Amino acid sequence: MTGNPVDRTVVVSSPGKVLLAGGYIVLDRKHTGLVFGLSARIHVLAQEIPTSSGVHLREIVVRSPQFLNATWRFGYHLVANGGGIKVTQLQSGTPVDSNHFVETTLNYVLSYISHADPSRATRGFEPASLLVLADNDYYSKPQDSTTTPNTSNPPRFQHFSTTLRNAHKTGLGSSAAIVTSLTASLLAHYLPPALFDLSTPHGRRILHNLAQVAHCSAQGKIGSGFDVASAVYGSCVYRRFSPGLLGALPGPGEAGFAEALVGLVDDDGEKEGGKWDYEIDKESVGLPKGVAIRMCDVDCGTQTVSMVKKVHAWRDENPEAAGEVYGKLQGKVDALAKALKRGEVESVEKVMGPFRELMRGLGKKSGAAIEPESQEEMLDALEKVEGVLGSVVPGAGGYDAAAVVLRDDEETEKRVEGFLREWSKSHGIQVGLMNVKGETEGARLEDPREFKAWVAAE
Ligand SMILES: Nc1ncnc2c1ncn2[C@@H]1O[C@H](COP(=O)(O)OP(=O)(O)OP(=O)(O)O)[C@@H](O)[C@H]1O
Ligand SMILES: C[C@@](O)(CCOP(=O)(O)O)CC(=O)O
Repeated sequence: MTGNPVDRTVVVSSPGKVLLAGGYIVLDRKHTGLVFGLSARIHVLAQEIPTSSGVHLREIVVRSPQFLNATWRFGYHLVANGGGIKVTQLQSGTPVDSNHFVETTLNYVLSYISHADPSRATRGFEPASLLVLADNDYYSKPQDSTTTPNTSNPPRFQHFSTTLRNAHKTGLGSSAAIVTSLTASLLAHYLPPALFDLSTPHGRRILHNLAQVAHCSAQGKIGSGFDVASAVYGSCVYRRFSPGLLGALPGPGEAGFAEALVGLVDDDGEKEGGKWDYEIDKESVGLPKGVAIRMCDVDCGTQTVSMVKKVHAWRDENPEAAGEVYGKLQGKVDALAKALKRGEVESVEKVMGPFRELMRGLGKKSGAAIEPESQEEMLDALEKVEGVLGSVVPGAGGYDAAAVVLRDDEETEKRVEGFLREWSKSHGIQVGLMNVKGETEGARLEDPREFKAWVAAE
């Protein structure tokens, strides 16, 4: 056969998330959470590494050029007894920090592909290069930077002059977005469209299930999964999957891993007897014209795990009181989704205030700093700015970026920016309005030509 080899270069991007309402309660399948996708995306470009004839390279290279020392090279091999594909980070020259999320995702996705596509047994995997490009809002800008997000034009993918380990994340869900984009780009790069097509409901389901499993494994805990769900599906009302689903899966490299993984990922929850029981309700979510969700970065970040432990300890000791609070919080999730979807601006205002109060109450009872005093003070003042409909410390709360629901016009934006400038000055902190906005779309294919400049910059 003659002709050019098929160019399998693909780019997939996935959105960040903001859990506007439903933090903590969404960990329980009885309840749901209202999550919005964000315009800040993580893009992953996958392409083959060209090799000269006769040269056999077995390498997958992942690069994150916005950070120092962020090129990870992996060798890979097929493990006996159906253990799937195991990757090993290769070190040469300056030692590189490992990237647990990337390494784990490669183990899961390559193992999935090796079993889902029987032709891989003989063909193996061609070497590939994966380029990660994150929109700037995922990390606070470098301290010594003279640029501010709103007064100048930083490059589309800024260099953060730090290692990933030392980067200040803003809490937009970088790990879920990178795991989802990496998973989708590997699936689209290595599998024929008949086995994976992101534009179909079947393709999105495979992506969701596989990214969810890989992300849980990399996190070392089973969260609600709302972040991966919104990275794949975009804004939705989310009900989690039963955590027990993942319990029976062998770990990467263990006997029977690849087959069990494919069995679980391909399982169709819609069919009778299907295992996956998560619910993605996109119908109940919308952002009316004229209303926007924006984020305010306070450059801190929060340890979600210890907060969840405190809330759960309180819930377990006070089941009745907790049941009541959780029930009231669910009422706010439903009311907020409805008010936003219908564009009932007054109702948005009416729901968000009491919702914050309930979350603060949960924090006080459990000893978790869900809405720390400094955040409370700032949000109370911010809500008085004309055009601001409501605000909330989203997700688990703490010091992650706060979410603001506001009228989507220039005057309101200017007033909010002015307020935050003054607040920063008078309180000796750095708080600013991020460029990121709530949006509804999930993971999507991008045009690789748009990313040429960054590929060429290698
Ligand atoms: N641009 C990137 N390139 C490569 N890996 C990344 C990138 N951004 C994030 N990661 C991976 O994700 C990890 C961060 O995950 P972590 O769960 O701590 O943050 P997060 O998902 O942003 O948290 P949050 O849910 O609070 O927003 C990093 O340690 C790294 O492994
Ligand atoms: C507390 C929790 O419900 C939300 C955490 O949200 P975030 O990571 O703070 O955005 C945990 C979870 O749902 O996994």
